[in-house]
Amino acid sequence: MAKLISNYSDYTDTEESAGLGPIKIEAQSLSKVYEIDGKRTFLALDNVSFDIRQNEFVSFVGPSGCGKSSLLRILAGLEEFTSGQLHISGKEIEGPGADRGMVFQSYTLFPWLTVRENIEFGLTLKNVPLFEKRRIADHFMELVQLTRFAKSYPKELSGGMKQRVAIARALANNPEVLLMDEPFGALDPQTKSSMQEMLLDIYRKEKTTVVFITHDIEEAIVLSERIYVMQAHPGRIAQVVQVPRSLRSQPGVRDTEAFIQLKKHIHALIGGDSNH
Ligand SMILES: Nc1ncnc2c1ncn2[C@@H]1O[C@H](COP(=O)(O)OP(=O)(O)OP(=O)(O)O)[C@@H](O)[C@H]1O
Repeated sequence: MAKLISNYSDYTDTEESAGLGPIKIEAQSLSKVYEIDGKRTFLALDNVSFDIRQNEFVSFVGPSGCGKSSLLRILAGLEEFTSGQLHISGKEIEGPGADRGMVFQSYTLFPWLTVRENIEFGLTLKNVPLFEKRRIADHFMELVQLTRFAKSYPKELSGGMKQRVAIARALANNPEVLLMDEPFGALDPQTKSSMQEMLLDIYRKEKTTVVFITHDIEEAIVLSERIYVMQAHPGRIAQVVQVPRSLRSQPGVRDTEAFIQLKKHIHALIGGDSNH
């Protein structure tokens, strides 16, 4: 378990990489420059390169302002990048697409729709036949343990439950990639921890590719196969860290020496400017 403490980035293990498919997302030398007031410019992402394999759970962790959200918005096709190359399934991104599902930190449910209707929303737009729509919604409501709340409205749900609906809604559209921007950032620690467990369970069952943005180092470690550690000013990747399977979401793992060491390692890479 502790064999990689000296150098996480060199860690390779055939068992660790088993089950992963070909490269799904590939970014080469991505940069993002924002124009401010039409005069000044701001370099938010500087020469960022990474790859994410099919069925892989990858996190980007870094301090506020390192460009995490910009990067995710670029992947979602909601933001253009300034230079570099970005391919998903070998194709250039041309705006948002059904191949990518998004879950944001802020709750984005439709308040006038029930849990079931929220989850079915994308399927309704696609004119999926009623029987099929019900079957898919039933499956994902069960997966996020909200079957009992099918007829509830968002205002009747806790923050964690709303995010479970948002995850179910994203997955119901059968995306190839799930893009998550600090989805548990607004939740209390206990709810956050149980949401992380649930997400891992869903990830394992649905075998989806997940890109997860967080500034919480512990969260990145328990969830991810690999972590791209970012630094700010300008936003760039400091190192990619392979997380040993033994550190991912095991009961009590956060108190182990190996976990604490990896956390310190990432914290030092970030430059100690993180909230954790
Ligand atoms: N539309 C914009 N116009 C100008 N600057 C922007 C714009 N969006 C983001 N920025 C700047 O780019 C940098 C990166 O922002 P981004 O939101 O991607 O970072 P982040 O790592 O997600 O931060 P946080 O964790 O605080 O959300 C920040 O300095 C931010 O002020």
